[in-house]
Amino acid sequence: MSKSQMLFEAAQKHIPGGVNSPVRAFKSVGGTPVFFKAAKGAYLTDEDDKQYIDYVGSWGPAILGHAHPEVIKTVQEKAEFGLSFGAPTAIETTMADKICEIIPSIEMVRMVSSGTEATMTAIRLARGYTGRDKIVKFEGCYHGHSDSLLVKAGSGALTLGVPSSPGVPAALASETITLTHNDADEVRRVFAEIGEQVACIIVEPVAGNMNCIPPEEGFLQTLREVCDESGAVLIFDEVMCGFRVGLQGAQGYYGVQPDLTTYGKVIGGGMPVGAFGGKKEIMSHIAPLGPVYQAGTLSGNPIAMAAGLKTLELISAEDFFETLTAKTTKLLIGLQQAADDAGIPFTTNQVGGMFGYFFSEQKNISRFAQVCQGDMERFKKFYHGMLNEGVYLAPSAFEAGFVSIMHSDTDIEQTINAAAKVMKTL
Ligand SMILES: N[C@H](C=O)CCC(=O)O
Repeated sequence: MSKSQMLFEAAQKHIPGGVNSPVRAFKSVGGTPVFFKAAKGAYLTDEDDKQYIDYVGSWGPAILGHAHPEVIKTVQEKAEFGLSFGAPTAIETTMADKICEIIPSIEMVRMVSSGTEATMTAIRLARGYTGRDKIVKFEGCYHGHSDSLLVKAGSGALTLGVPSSPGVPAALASETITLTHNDADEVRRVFAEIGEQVACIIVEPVAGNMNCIPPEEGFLQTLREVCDESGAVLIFDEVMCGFRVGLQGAQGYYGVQPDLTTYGKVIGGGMPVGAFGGKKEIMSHIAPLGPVYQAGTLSGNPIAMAAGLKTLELISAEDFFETLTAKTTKLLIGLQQAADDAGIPFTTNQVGGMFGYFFSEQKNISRFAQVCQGDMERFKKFYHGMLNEGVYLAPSAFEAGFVSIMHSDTDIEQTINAAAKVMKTL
């Protein structure tokens, strides 16, 4: 029995399902989740001392690779001064200034402790600001696990087959209108009918919770237009793609400015962090400036701010995103070649350092329905084959993959060689 098997058995006694977040449980790929004890650069080491090339990167934050020496040093130094104050600290202002300097659409920003908190509060703020209750989201997009947003959601909810969770009051769910992602015509039709009742549209501008799905040409622009016409607030959930597909995230990449943006992952440098920010006119409605309430004991935690600021500094280096994008492209060209050589129907998506792969006859996958049509049995076999070869990928066909700046050419070539071997067994 491996140590992971023993640890998983032990974990199930007091932790529901043995995990503290469902997508970790390997439910859709089967088998035992790997328990890790260390991470450095592009690698993970499991409890049995096996090393893996990692393309999960803690679900995105590890853009600099794991345990980057400068981030670790900053965290250690900051920790000497105390872990939490529950009172204002200078570094929170430094972080707010930094975000506003990098992201033109953000005039004010509030730090929280997770992406879920950020999106949940952005929704409340949009409702408070507009005085409207209905919200629009898209099937397959995941915006954390707050009640209003767990309706036809992606990520672990979809992986486990419960995209609309029990426990969400029907009355609340009925205020969430779920539309087809990337269908601009449907958005226009719905807004022509009820646009004036809608508080906000929330969208992952690059959807990373139903694999990796970029916006179709004009989709984000349509969202901007219908929000301008109806007075609804446009929220970009950039928890995953923010500071990942480019320094200015998806809004910089596609040139569409939202009213509010939510963040997490990269801005915490691996620590638990979230943020929401945007137009001053809207953000002024947040307490204590305005009446819309939001709070958090650990919000703006100094250690998390230090890790995040150091990460933002390092990813702001010239050519950082060009290099990250080139590494990701090299990986995907290699995977495609490996599949083609083995005669396996396969295609990939990429936006900057974020990627997806599909066992599918179709190309240019841009719709949720197409993702669901992928060959899930092949995905599972490929997943376990790669795991066996020492490559750690997301254990779900509904999650994006992430490359870090520490993935070397050798790591990527090793990954492609592993894929070539595994593809032949499918
Ligand atoms: N897609 C999720 C996060 O972005 C996966 C991580 C989790 O739910 O534990």
